[in-house]
Amino acid sequence: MTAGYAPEAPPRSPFILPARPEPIRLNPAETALIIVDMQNAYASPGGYLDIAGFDIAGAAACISRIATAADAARKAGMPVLYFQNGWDPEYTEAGGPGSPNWHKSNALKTMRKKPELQGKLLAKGGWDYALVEALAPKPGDIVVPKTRYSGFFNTNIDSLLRARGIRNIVFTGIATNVCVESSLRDAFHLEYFGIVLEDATHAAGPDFAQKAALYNIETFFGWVSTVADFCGAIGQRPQAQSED
Ligand SMILES: C/C(=C/NC(N)=O)C(=O)O
Repeated sequence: MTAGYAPEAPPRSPFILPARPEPIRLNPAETALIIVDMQNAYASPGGYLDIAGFDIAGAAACISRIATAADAARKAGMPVLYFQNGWDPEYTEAGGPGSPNWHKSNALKTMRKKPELQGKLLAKGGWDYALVEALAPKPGDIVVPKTRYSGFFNTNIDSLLRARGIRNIVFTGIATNVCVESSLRDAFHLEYFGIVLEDATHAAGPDFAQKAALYNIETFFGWVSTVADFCGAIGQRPQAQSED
């Protein structure tokens, strides 16, 4: 059996999350955890990022830390939502040459270079688009499909969160510097308090991309914390390893 986090009494009242640039007070009833784009495309060998030449070595550790944070959030009664990025298999939703997405998406560029991949990368219904098995949604979780980097653009996420009284969003997922940061920035402009769990994220690009994204977030848009601090703050203590 793997190590996990055992529930103590879920906090009914606000708790203090250790974070940079300063600790942040969160009410669990007003806090959701979002898992950004944990699809084979971004986190599995042979997926889009890997094929396009990005280093995904950190993705495996990221998957298990997200699982830990999500379990802790569920046990504390916080909604867990997933973003899932991609387009219809004909790529109509991706936009044509009239869309900057057509020019900047490395998935679309990779497929133009390697036509044998057409219909495979980030195409709805395919393996690349699917969420990684280890992070399969649990009953009550919500999956929000999206077609651009920000999960707040052209989706129903804002309504879903507002209907549940959510004011604070804990972000995890890949990639820190693209879809995580884009979503957290848009959330900021919609008056949500955004926190990223840095060890439950991974960047697309060199290490400086991860550092720059976290710098931007902690300096301008939100707060940066860790999975252990999140689990500790919401009253989940590490569970002892057992052999069964
Ligand atoms: C590079 C990239 C990142 N996506 C993300 N989920 O952050 C892409 O979608 O092309």
